[in-house]
Order: sequence, then C-alpha cells, then structure tokens
Amino acid sequence: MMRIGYGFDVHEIVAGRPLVLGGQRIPAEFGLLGHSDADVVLHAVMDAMLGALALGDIGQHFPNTDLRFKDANSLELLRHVSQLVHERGYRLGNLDVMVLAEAPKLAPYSLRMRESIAQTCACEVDQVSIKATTMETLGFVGRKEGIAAQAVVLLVSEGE
Ligand SMILES: Nc1ccn([C@@H]2O[C@H](COP(=O)(O)O)[C@@H](O)[C@H]2O)c(=O)n1
Ligand SMILES: C[C@@]1(CO)OP(=O)(O)OP(=O)(O)OC[C@H]1O
Repeated sequence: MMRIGYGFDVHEIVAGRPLVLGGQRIPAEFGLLGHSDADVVLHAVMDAMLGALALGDIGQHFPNTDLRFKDANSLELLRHVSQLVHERGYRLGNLDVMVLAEAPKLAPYSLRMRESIAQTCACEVDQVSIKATTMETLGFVGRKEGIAAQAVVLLVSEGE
C-alpha cells in the first residue's frame, strides 16, 4: 500500500532572526518570522507526511498558541511526525521539496538539509530531494517578502 501527501508553507522574511531551512542554519542577513524556528522546508515536509495519512496538519499537532512550540526546533517536530508515520505502519518511500526563495542561493546547502532530514526520518539521503527556484523577482517571493516551500511525499507500507 502506498500513500501520497502534499505540503505547502510560507513564512515572512524579517531582520533579526536566524534563517533555518531543512534543519540547517543558513548564512543570511535575514531570517523568517514564526512561532517556531519558522523552518518553512520542514513545515511543508511535515504537512505532506501528515496529509499522506490524513492525520490533519501541523497547526493541529503543534498549535502556534502553545508555548511549548515557541522557537521550537522543527527537526524535533519532524521526529515526532516521523514516529507517527511508523506507528501507523508506514515508512518514507521518498520526498521531494521545492523551495521558492529569491535569496540566498540554497544549492550549496542542499546536501546538508537532505542529510538532516534523512537522519531525523531514519532513511537514506537519496530518498530526500531538495530543490530551489527564484520567482524571477515576481510576487512576494520575488520582492523578498517571504520564502515558500512545497513538498510531496510517498509513504510505503512497512514490509513492502
Ligand atoms: N534560492 C535559490 C534559487 C535558485 N537556486 C538555484 O538556481 C537555479 C536557477 O534559479 P531560477 O529561479 O533562475 O530558475 C535553480 O535551478 C537552483 O539550482 C538556488 O540554489 N537557490
Ligand atoms: C510549526 C508551528 C508550531 O507552533 O509554528 P509556526 O512557526 O507558526 O509555523 P506555521 O507553519 O505558521 O504553523 C505551524 C505551527 O504548528
């Protein structure tokens, strides 16, 4: 049995916060606004994993009104979601992420992001893909007002 899931998230660019994407601190003169560490990549990945099993979304599992998640490390939230997937009898087949960011250039950090996700989800690095695109200066991404990420995930029944 296989299940597919899709996730999307956006966070606003602000000064004075670290930029954390895919569980990695990325050098930049700005960060992202959020209740948690605002890791838009991991948020899209978690929503895709939850969506694949019709388990709701991250806002339901980790409410942004709950002080336990203030400045939360999203890798810890991903570990929890990955555990839920295993408890339901599934494992990650593969996941593919598209990051929409005008800056910074993310390709140099892609492997490290993939490694942190793979380690947290107990899978191989080649099961995790992270790509990035600019929006060619168009829209809120193009104006450097925010960064967005989309993710698709395939989950496979344990044993298959
Ligand atoms: N934040 C980004 C955006 C893009 N890249 C890489 O550059 C390539 C060209 O981007 P376009 O938006 O002009 O198509 C893209 O394919 C990525 O390899 C990046 O690393 N970080
Ligand atoms: C991850 C959570 C945790 O409080 O925080 P935020 O940083 O607000 O991120 P968002 O993607 O807006 O919502 C999900 C929340 O569950």
